[in-house]
Amino acid sequence: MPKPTFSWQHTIKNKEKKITKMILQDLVFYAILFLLSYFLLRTIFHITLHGHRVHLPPSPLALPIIGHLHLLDPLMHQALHKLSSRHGPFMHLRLGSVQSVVVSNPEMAKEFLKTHDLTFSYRIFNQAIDYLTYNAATPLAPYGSLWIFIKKLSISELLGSHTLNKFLPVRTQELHSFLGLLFDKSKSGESVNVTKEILRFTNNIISQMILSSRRSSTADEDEEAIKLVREVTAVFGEFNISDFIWFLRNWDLQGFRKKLEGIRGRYDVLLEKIITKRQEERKEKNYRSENGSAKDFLDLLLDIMEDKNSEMQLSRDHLKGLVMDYLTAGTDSTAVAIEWAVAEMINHPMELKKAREELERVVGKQRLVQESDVSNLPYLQAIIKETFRLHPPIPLILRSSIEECKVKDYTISKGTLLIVNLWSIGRDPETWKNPLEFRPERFLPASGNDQSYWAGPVDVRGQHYQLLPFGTGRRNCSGMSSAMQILPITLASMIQCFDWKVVSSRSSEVDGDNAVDMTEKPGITAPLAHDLVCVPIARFSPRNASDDA
Ligand code: HEM
Repeated sequence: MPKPTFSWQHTIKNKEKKITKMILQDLVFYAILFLLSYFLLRTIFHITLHGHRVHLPPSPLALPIIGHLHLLDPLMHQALHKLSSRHGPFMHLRLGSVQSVVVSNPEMAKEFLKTHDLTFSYRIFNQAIDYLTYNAATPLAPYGSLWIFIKKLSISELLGSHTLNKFLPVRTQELHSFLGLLFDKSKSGESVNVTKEILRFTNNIISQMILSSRRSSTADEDEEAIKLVREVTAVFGEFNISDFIWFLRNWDLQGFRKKLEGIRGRYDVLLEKIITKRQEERKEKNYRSENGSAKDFLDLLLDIMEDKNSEMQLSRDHLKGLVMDYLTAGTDSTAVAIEWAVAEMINHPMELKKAREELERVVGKQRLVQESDVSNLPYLQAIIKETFRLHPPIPLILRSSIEECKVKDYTISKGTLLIVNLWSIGRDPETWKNPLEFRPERFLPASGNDQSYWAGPVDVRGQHYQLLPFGTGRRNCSGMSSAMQILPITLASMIQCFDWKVVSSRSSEVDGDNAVDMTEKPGITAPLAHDLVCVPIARFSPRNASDDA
């Protein structure tokens, strides 16, 4: 017998159907309204305040509010590289509320960084840079009188050729103690965290240049200092939604602000200790005569801070920002470059062999390579250029425009974020033959045309837009000469003195081949994702040629 159906059940079901239909209709209506307003707003966005239509470079389809943010990932340079291979070497992206242009070939890099150098002479300001550099009281300050003062001071007193020559004995001594440590480990067959030791080495050099001493008095402080350098460069490159969506500016949805407070708090303890100690020493009567007559960079900064008639008034925050910035910049990028070069050497035994043959020809087998040998080692220099091409330690140059300008008939508005993707330029198939292969030969004059599409020598100092590891123009890297004194000699002596047995590399298949896993870690610098841990195998004693290597 069929079950009886109740008419009230039927009525309710019908009503439910009607309501669902109405809701669906509403949803469709609002979706259409939303899309229409979105496209309308998009069109309005393209019109400037002056009323003319703004012609923007090519761009992927943007989403409402977030624009193109969803297309990025933590390894920003790689995500942008993928996008530019689809949309071209000059691309417009809307990152939330921030208008940006992304440049990924030498021609466009030259257009922005040379032709429009002054227009793009501002740095970006995000919460991390602002907060960690004590409100940009550093070389990262906006282009203006403070920045000019700091740049001049740093070139005349810290990073110029006169000061760098003065610090040759310091560099040599630090290099010998770094190599000595590796040599001791090789004798006992122990592994070394090469990444950490390189960081300690570069940090010791820059600390001595700024503070006349290795920074830390205890091993724990030393460890903390190295950790902080890496944390700062990592957080500088971290994505913070509040920097991009204007109405989230005062929110801390990701706990980012908290993280910054933690890092700055710890750095502040170190900086306060250094500055207070120096101020106390300066009060002691015989400080200068006991410490020799030369003032170091910290003394100069303190002199300026204490001088009420100084051309520029520096506060204690300026001092802390400056010391922090030079310690961080002077430690990390150089260490990252050395680490990549060593990793490439381990992964390319043929090139390693050629570098050794060159060293033996030029330096012989009796002595350790010296800074003065570097100019006679073209293959070593080619290895460094090839490392910079594939692994620029700072993969993205970030600037911001101070006024509207026209580039290739496109209108670039004031405040646009410029991203020059050095990582992508190094892989540009229009510029480099076999761009993904590690071939130092492409930089040797004899085979230049065979390996690249340009003729003539290429250097790294900002004149050749296909290779800009230090940037270019008025905001190029202040520490370029310092880095180029440390990097070649360190790599040369590591090649001369040791072979390397790779102990830890993340994936097991590369372990067996004694190869380094070349995955990158996100951040403003792009180091190896996993610390390079190796057992050094001595082939030449760094202490003395007659030592028991
Ligand atoms: C291999 C090592 C290094 C590399 C690859 C490197 C790379 C860079 C790059 C790409 C920039 C941005 C340039 C631009 O916008 O055009 C920069 C800026 C800067 N670098 Fe370096 N750097 C290195 C070492 C150093 C060292 C050793 C120091 C200091 C001791 C230093 C201090 C700075 C400073 C202060 C700036 C900011 C300049 C400004 O905004 O005016 N760098 N660096």
